[in-house]
Parts: sequence; structure tokens; C-alpha cells
Amino acid sequence: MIHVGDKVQEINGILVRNKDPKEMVMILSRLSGPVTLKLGPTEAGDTGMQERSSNTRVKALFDYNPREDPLIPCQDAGLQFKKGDILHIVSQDDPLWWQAKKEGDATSSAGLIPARLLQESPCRISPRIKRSKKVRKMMYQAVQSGEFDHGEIATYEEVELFHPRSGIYRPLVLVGPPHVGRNELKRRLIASNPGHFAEVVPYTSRPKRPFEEYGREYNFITREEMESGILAQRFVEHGEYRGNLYGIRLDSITSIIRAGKVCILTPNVQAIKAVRTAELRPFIIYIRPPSLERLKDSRKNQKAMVTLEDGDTRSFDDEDYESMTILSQKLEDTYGHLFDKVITNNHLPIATTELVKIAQSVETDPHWVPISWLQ
Ligand SMILES: Nc1ncnc2c1ncn2[C@@H]1O[C@H](COP(=O)(O)OP(=O)(O)OP(=O)(O)O)[C@@H](O)[C@H]1O
Repeated sequence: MIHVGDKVQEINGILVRNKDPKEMVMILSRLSGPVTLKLGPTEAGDTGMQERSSNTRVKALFDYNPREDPLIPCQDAGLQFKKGDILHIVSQDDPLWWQAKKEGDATSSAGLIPARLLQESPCRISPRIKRSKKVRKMMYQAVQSGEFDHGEIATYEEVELFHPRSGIYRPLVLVGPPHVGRNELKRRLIASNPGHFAEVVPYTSRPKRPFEEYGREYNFITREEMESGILAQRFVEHGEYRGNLYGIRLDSITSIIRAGKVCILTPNVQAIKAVRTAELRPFIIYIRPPSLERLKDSRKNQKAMVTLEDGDTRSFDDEDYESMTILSQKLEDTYGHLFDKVITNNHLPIATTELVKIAQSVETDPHWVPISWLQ
């Protein structure tokens, strides 16, 4: 927060506001030990700070602890944050170190955070590159000449507050490891207000079974129709199981939105990128399994069943619980920055209440969304 033109007001508590710089140097030269300077902006009336601050807000897509960052020029001046935190960027004057505050935390003072370019630099990506002064100098030069490829590395996402409008509802997307309970929670949410929430009917090339109805369990179409739809990118998600294709079509989602209902989706986590668009503006909720012990107990008590792709069911086994736990950690590491909320699905009624509350809040409260969705 120091800027060219700021004036020294105090040195170790001694008022020096209107003193000649030479006198200040004299005072400084007489001091030993730590020196604390109190600075103020040049303009009277303290408006300088306001004028300098920017309105940029970003969502952090990684965890950052200045105490573990050997590159930061001053660890005490760093701002610690977690993946998903919204940061108010106060200054981007320095190409490598931005100044930011935590959004919504009035007590948080501005601190240094690595700028996007620094975070995407080879020093960060490859820990083997020695973090020497020479490397830092090279980085500065590369940053200034724009040499870094900063395409795919998750650093910060610029966000803006989205104010919901009545009648146009954001789809709720429940993701998580297979069998964690996304469909169970979806069913319970829809049952809480059946006229308001709706689910999409998937498409399949599998032949209809006698007890099934067209457009109820699935929309049954031919394999050729499905393949041409996939090629034309009409599906946000598709996959093959036992020789049959299954998938969710984009127009199934948009028609629910146009009908003024809240669309609830439970796609594979890999489909997040296909649904996280300005057109759909989804709200993504990650369903996390509880601890391995609680997972086993709760599912055994409930006599839980694994549902297979084609609708058949089977019992859970120990491998299901273990792979769910391991996969959940991997999914959070890979996609965690895209989740708007996380629900731990331990006790079903509690998880359902939490989901109902989140659904209400998405309809009524402003939430941060990528700025590109609002432009
Ligand atoms: N919190 C819970 N406690 C006990 N049982 C649960 C809980 N949540 C879900 N279940 C049960 O676990 C089983 C699997 O749940 P569900 O089919 O909803 O999972 P899913 O995430 O939709 O899985 P899939 O990847 O197969 O679509 C169901 O029998 C469901 O009733």
C-alpha cells in the first residue's frame, strides 16, 4: 500500500509530518533496532487511497500461504487465502505482486499476493527450478516481455456479483464421486417442491424396457441419431455403457430454464466444463462423502444400493467405499476451484436441509460468477 508521493508522518512514533527530509534522515541515523514508519497519502482529506483502489474482484483458484513462499519480498506483508476465497484486488501496479483484501472481511487489511503472471511462471510450476535471485530477474524480464504462456493454469478468475432475477433460475449442478448420493439428494430436493424443481430426462440408444415409458426414464433414440447429436455438440455429457450410448442434451436444460423452473443436474464431474457456461450460469455443488467409517455405517444403515448406468442396481462393497474416498480427494484437487458450495453427505436429512437452503439462497441472494457471464 505504499505509493510514490506518500509522506512520512511518524518515525517510531515521533511526529515528523512537516519536517524537512534532511531532519528525518538525521532522526533515522540516530536510531538502532527496528524502525517503524507511519505513512500517509499525499492529498489532504485522505481521499487518495479511495481513488487508487480498483473494483476488481477475483476468485482464488489455489491455496496460498505467504509463510511458505520463498519468493515473496516480505512474508509479513503477504495475505494468506484459500481456494474459492473472493479477493478484492486493491492494486495491480506491480506486475508480480498484487495487493488484495479478503472480500467481506472488513477487518482484513491489504496484503501482497502473487500476481497472475508470477503464479503462472516456470518457477511456480516446476519446483525444481532454483528460486535464486538470478531466476527472479529472468522472471521479471520474461513477465515484462509477455513470454509466459498462461493458458490453462488455475490462478484467479475475475468475478462479479450476479443478482438473481425471479422466474429465470440458475440450474443446480450436483457433482461428486460415483454413488455418493447425488441422485438421492436430487430426488429429495425435487420432492420438497415438485412444481418448482425439475430434472432432465437423459437420452439413450438402449432399447426401451417393458416397464419404461418414452420420455420418462429416458428419451429413446437410435444410435445414429445419438451419434450425430454428439458430433453436433448438442450433448453436454455423453458416455457408453455395455454397448449403449447415454447422454444429456443441452436443449433439455434450456427448455426447463425457459419454463421458469430450477433444473437439477447430476452429471459426471468431467462435464462441469461443458455446463459451466454464460448461457446456463449453473451453480455447482460438490457432494462430498463423509469419513470412510461414517460412509460405511451410514450406507449400511440405509441399505444403500449402487445404481448402474443402465438403471440396474447392486449392493455396495468395501471397494466402493474406498474408491469413493480416494476419488473424492482427487476430484476436489482437480475441480475444487469450480465448486460454488460443498455439502458433506453424511446424515441424509441434514444434507437435504443444507441443499434446500442453498437452493433458496441461489434464487434470492447475489453470488459471485465469472465476469464473462455478465458481459
Ligand atoms: N447420506 C446417506 N446416507 C445413507 N445412504 C445414502 C446417503 N446418500 C445416499 N445414500 C444411498 O446411497 C445409494 C447411492 O446414492 P445415489 O444413487 O443417489 O448416488 P449417486 O451419486 O447418484 O450415484 P451414481 O454415480 O451411481 O449416479 C442410494 O441407495 C442412496 O439412497
